[in-house]
Amino acid sequence: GVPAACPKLYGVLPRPCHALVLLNPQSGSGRALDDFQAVVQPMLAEADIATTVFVTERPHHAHEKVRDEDLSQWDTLVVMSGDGLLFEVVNGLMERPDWKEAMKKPLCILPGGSGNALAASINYYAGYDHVAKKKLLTNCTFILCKGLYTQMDLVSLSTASGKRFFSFLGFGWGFISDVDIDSEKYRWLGSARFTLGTLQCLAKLRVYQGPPRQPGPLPPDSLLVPLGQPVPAHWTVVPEEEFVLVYAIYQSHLGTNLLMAPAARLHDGCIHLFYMKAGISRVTLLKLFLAMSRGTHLDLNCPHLCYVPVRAFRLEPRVAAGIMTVDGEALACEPVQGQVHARLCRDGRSGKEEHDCPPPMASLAHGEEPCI
Ligand SMILES: Nc1ncnc2c1ncn2[C@@H]1O[C@H](COP(=O)(O)OP(=O)(O)OP(=O)(O)O)[C@@H](O)[C@H]1O
Repeated sequence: GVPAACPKLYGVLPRPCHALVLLNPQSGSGRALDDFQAVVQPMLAEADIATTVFVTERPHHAHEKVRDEDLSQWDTLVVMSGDGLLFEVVNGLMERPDWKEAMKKPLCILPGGSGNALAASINYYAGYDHVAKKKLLTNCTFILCKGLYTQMDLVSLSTASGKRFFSFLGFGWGFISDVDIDSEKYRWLGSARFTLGTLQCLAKLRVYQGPPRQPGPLPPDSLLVPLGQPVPAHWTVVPEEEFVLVYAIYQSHLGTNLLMAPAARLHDGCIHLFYMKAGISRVTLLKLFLAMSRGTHLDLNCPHLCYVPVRAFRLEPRVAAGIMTVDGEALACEPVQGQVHARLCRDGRSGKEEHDCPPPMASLAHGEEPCI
């Protein structure tokens, strides 16, 4: 049942429940459909959750499906894939004229990809032990069976060329994004691809130049000015220097084995901004990444690694070099800014009450209506 201490934090799926499952058969090591049939379906059947499976045939297929779908027939949208397919689903829903209503539909992620950062984060928020692969899938399916769902922050990202994205996981530039994208060719390795990719990128460490960002507390609306204008005077500006990486993450995990922001929660109203200045040795960088598997990298007090929780940020690369990523998907390198659209802002609950409550016990999260 719903925890008595804070009943308003959770919604509950009806029973019987009808779920539309969007499944990418190519994600991760290509076993998503088999795993769904063998592991997920029997558990959902016992929980009285009926499923209709939509197998994606190409990129953008899920985006179009949820953009045009009559959502009233579904109690929840379940995404069985990596984070990339959920990114399509969130942005497809945001393209609908009725996006305010559409974004109230509970969303669920079941790990079928190679990164599975949101699934790993939800497993962590729920208080489960760190697990991967089939065990992570079983935990996330179990959370869906319980049927509790809660809200999630989204970050609105805009680029200098006029693109706009709604992001649930993170924005990155430099080292980590290189690993994410350069290692695509190793997707058959599953999550090991990130380990291999990290080692490869370490071998040819690149340095990026640019000035980023700012922190809060900031007013709940109009945090951003157009990218052509200077940031407001009260923003903190990190002077132009060379960066190895910039990563703005809003969930705890960057990958199944990367606990980058241990303090992050689904709706903490925060962007957890990390940046790493150039001059760091490869050995230290490797030590930081190894520590990140346990979430202890900040304890190393590395002077090159900076961490600031913020509500908005801007990144202005001096030259268009390197890969940028949004929720693991590649972007051309250009000036980008973003601000969090947090449930807490609208809800009026204090952060303290929020943290006094147990962490969400549901992988079902519906984003609040972002205040655009
Ligand atoms: N049938 C398909 N064939 C090829 N690509 C697809 C198909 N369906 C979806 N895609 C695309 O594949 C991309 C990656 O998918 P997804 O995120 O599910 O897997 P992944 O890359 O293994 O996982 P992760 O994001 O965790 O690394 C999605 O952005 C989507 O556009």
